Amino acid sequence: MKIDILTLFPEMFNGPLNSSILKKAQEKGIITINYINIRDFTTDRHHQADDKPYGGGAGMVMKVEPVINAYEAIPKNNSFTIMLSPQGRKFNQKFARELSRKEHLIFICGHYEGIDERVRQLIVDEEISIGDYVLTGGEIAAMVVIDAVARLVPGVLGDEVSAEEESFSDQLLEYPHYTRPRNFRGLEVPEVLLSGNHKKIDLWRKKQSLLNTFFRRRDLLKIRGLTKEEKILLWQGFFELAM
Ligand SMILES: c1cc(-c2cnc[nH]2)ccn1
Repeated sequence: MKIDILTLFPEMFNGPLNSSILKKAQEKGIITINYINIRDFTTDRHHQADDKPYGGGAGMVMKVEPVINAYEAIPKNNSFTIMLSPQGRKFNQKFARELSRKEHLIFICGHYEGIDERVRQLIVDEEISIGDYVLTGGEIAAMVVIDAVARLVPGVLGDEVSAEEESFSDQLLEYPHYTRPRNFRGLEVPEVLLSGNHKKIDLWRKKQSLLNTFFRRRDLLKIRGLTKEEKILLWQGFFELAM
């Protein structure tokens, strides 16, 4: 997967996208990430990337020309152009999976009060919101989307199963995880996880996921629904909690 990021602040991406899993994915050549500084495509001697809004009002608006010039300089092949904005389609795991199948993603990160509307009209395929709040710009939102999408690209995690097992796969929250020591300040690892009985362990994990989702995100259960077996498992979980 090729990712191009159009931004006025490329340095903001240094930490999150050049560490850990994403760093390894780039070293393996599974993902390439390019940072394009919009300011490099300004046309005036002051390198002006923003200007006062027509119609007056507070703040500045990102100019259309530098963004379009930067965009047109990017080699494209099956490209999909995303603008990060509070008005966008709400980002979730299902959307991340859809985007992880794209060959080439181009992210446009706005700043200031916003971006000239003609950017949207000319080059944006989809606007994405990561939540109902206003950030200082699109950069942090782009990092969230890139992190969630990149980890789903085959070969990035190296262990396809964990991408599937994570929260929101099968639309359930995760089960609790444990590792050594068996006892930490009196808190024991559940016996079933030490049993080596993988059928029992899988059943315990599914029950925990169902209970977790029921108590924390009942809305997800309402959307997803439950099979007869899952309902039985959930009721068993309630009963065990009540004991
Ligand atoms: C995506 C982008 C944004 C945002 C972009 N610029 C200011 N806020 C907020 C939420 N999700």
